[in-house]
Amino acid sequence: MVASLWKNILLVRKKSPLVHNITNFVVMNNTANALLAVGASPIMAHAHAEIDEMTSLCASLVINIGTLDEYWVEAMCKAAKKANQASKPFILDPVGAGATHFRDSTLSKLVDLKPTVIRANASEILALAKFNKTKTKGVDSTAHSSEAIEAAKVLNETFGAVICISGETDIVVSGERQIQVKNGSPLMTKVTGLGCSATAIIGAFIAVIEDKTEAVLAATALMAIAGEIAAKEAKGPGSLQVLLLDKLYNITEAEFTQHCNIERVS
Ligand SMILES: Nc1ncnc2c1ncn2[C@@H]1O[C@H](COP(=O)(O)OP(=O)(O)O)[C@@H](O)[C@H]1O
Ligand SMILES: Cc1ncsc1CCOP(=O)(O)O
Ligand SMILES: [Mg+2]
Repeated sequence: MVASLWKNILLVRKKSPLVHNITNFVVMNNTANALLAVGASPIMAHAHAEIDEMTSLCASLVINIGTLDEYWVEAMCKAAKKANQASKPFILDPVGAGATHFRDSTLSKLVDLKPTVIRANASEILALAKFNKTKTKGVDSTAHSSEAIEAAKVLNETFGAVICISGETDIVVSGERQIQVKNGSPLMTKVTGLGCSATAIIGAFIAVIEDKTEAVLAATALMAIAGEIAAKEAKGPGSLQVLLLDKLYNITEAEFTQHCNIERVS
């Protein structure tokens, strides 16, 4: 399995897909840099006047609701519809799901537009599946990814999307398949936008890899393993950010293989 994941990483570097991002103001720079580091090509665009052309031009679409407003929501829905028409994959990051009614009503519209993949932390997955009993904290998770597996299965069955729950263990849920990636570092939660970067990287992988579950798994493993290696050298969140970008760019097959800690649960 590790060898085929590595092949996928090389394929992204070789094909360098153009990824259309409608994402939040906090992470635009981090995610564009993360996409470049893995070998993809980012473009951030949300103007209504160019959505149709941009979605047609790009190999995949990433929608992230981190700093949404009405104009952006319209852009997101327009882009998702165009992606569906053009049979382009579309990835959803439901940042802050459950925090406000505006986020939740926007997410209802977006999930109905059939995202190919949904990647989020456990609190967001629980909120999206309406499993949460209390209000979420905001953009950070208050739950372990294992607590959101049932919610992820419901989302997968209802909307057909491959689900990736991130956290200490990243869990990919796709039909009967459940695969766990036990890499990463707790220091990664101290840098804003690493979940958003993981989502954007999934956007790059899904653009060039036919098997959707493999694509999500390879992207998720790359992010977590690069983060784990970078965190060993980092002195804190600031240096982690820089070292992670470098590791996404220069990770070798030996490093990837040595660190890869993936378990297929079903
Ligand atoms: N406690 C942890 N231990 C190891 N890796 C983690 C931990 N929490 C998050 N990560 C890693 O950080 C990245 C972002 O995940 P996460 O923090 O859950 O997303 P978000 O920023 O959307 O809340 C993922 O690659 C994940 O593997
Ligand atoms: C802090 C913040 N506020 C709105 S979007 C955002 C970034 C969230 O990024 P991530 O979920 O990747 O940590
Ligand atoms: Mg997030």
